[in-house]
Parts: sequence; C-alpha cells; structure tokens
Amino acid sequence: MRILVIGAGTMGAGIAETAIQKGLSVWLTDALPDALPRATHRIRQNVARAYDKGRLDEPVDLVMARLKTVEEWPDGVDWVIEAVPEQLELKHDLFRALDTRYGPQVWLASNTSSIAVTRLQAATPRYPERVAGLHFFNPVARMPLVEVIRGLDTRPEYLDAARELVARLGKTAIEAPDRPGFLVNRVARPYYLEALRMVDDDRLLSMEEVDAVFEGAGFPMGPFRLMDLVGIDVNFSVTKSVFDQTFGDPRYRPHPWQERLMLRGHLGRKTGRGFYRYE
Ligand SMILES: NC(=O)c1ccc[n+]([C@@H]2O[C@H](COP(=O)([O-])OP(=O)(O)OC[C@H]3O[C@@H](n4cnc5c(N)ncnc54)[C@H](O)[C@@H]3O)[C@@H](O)[C@H]2O)c1
Repeated sequence: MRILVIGAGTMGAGIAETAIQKGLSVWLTDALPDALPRATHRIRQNVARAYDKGRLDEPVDLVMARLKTVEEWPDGVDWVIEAVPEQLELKHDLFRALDTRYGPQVWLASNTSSIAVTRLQAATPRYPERVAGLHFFNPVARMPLVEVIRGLDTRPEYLDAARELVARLGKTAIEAPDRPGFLVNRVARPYYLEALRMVDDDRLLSMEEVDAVFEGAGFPMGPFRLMDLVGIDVNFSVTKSVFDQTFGDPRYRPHPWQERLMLRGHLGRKTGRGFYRYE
C-alpha cells in the first residue's frame, strides 16, 4: 500500500513515521522545501530510538528506505492523507486539486481536527464518495486512537478500507459523527477554554495549579501543557473552526489569551515558548 502524506509538520511527519514502521511505503510532501529535510531528520531519530528500545526489528535504514520526500504528487498512489494547517480555504483548494489530479481509485483522507468532511466533499465534485476523515492524535506514534469520519457522500466501502488502513497502522478506529470537532475535539475544546477562563478571566488558580490538578487526577497532561504540545496556532485554528461551524456557540468561543500568544509567535514547544518556556 502506497500513501502520499501532504504536509510534513507535526502530524504529517508522525503519520509518515508510523506508516513506514508498519511496512507501508510513503511519499511525503510539503509546500515549504525546508520542511522535508527537517521532517526526515525527526523521523529518522524516532525510528532509531524505537529500534534502540527494541520496539522495532528492522534496521533503521531499511525502514527509512520506505520514505521518499517529493515535491510533485507522484503516480501510483493508493491513499492520500492530508495534514496541512486547519484552514478551510487551504484544505478546500487542496482537495479541489487532488480531485482533479487523481482518479476514483485513490482514496482521499483528511487529518482535520474539526472541519466537517462534507465541507471537504464540496470541493471534490468529481468523486466526493472517496473522501473521508482520518483523525490521528498527537504524538501519532504513541496515540492508539484514530477517528474515522464519514461525510454525506462517503461510500461505505471507503470506511471499511479506512478501518483496514488504521488496523495496519496498529491503531484502533472509532467511527465519529461528521459534526464540528467530531467526538474528541467536541469535548476537548471546552476543556481548554474553561481552563483559560478559569486562569485569565476568573483568576481562580494559576496555570501551573490547573495543570497540576488535572495531572493529579490522572490526565496525562494538564490543559496548558497539552496546548503547548499541540501548538498554540493549531489549537486556536481548531477552536475558531468549531466556533464558526456551530454558528457561534458560546461553549466554543475562542479565548483572547490564545490570540495574544499567536500574535507574539509563542506557538508552544515547537517555538520554545507557549504558556511555558522550553529549553
Ligand atoms: N498538532 C496536533 O496536535 C494535531 C492533532 C490532530 C490533528 N491535527 C490536524 O492536523 C493538521 C496539521 O496539523 P499540524 O499540527 O501537523 O500542523 P503543522 O503546522 O505542524 O504542519 C503543517 C504543514 O503543512 C505544510 N503546508 C501548508 N500548506 C501546504 C500545502 N498547500 N501543501 C503542502 N503542505 C502544506 C506546512 O508547511 C507545514 O509543514 C491540521 O488539520 C490539524 O488540525 C493536529
């Protein structure tokens, strides 16, 4: 099975890494030329770590040989998984181009966190029935769940094929409704937003205290540490997307603190500073 992964950022690189470790061939592409060597370097480091820890039997070079970085979309693709930023217009343009470039035998999946798949099908007039959502979680290599989302026009066989792909990647598929935020982000948005309001508006606790409370209650990460991991920009875009798609439901209203960090370029761990500072 040959997969084209579009977008070599946090998620695209993670999906590519998982797929090559499971024996699948991947083409990885990005709009920014710099992104590809950076992603390849990160993937190699992670594959080497998995090998050193005994989680992988094959030598690193053999696994890495299944990854090719490309600037043009190749022929011979079975699946496309898109992981470009969470902006409706950007994803629309991409799906329009994919619909023109590839025939009906190529499945098109989006790793969108929040955009209804039916909206993406509006950009694929030729073959909307082969479009669905495959929502992986961060970090992809470690998170077992993938939400599989069926849009209005998605063919049922597609979902069977998607479940099979998810199983080959060693993950568990759960079918999620095609609603803004699907299942996980519908619940996760208020989790982050309530924490932001509690600290910034109501001054009830500090962000360190909020994180400590949730981590003490068994959550692997408190909301602020998690937002830093996800990326402040990614998190803010997803919040805005859910808010817009629910016609301004106040439960999903973005918080000005998110925007303040965005404007200062403090995007979380990836820039060395978000809510917290990182070495
Ligand atoms: N970060 C997370 O925790 C997380 C979790 C689940 C899902 N997602 C979703 O995954 C998608 C990607 O998120 P991310 O965190 O990997 O973002 P990111 O910013 O880390 O990476 C996006 C990459 O896409 C590239 N890109 C932009 N436009 C492109 C184009 N037209 N063609 C090819 N490449 C292009 C960028 O250069 C960048 O390298 C988003 O839809 C996001 O909502 C993110």
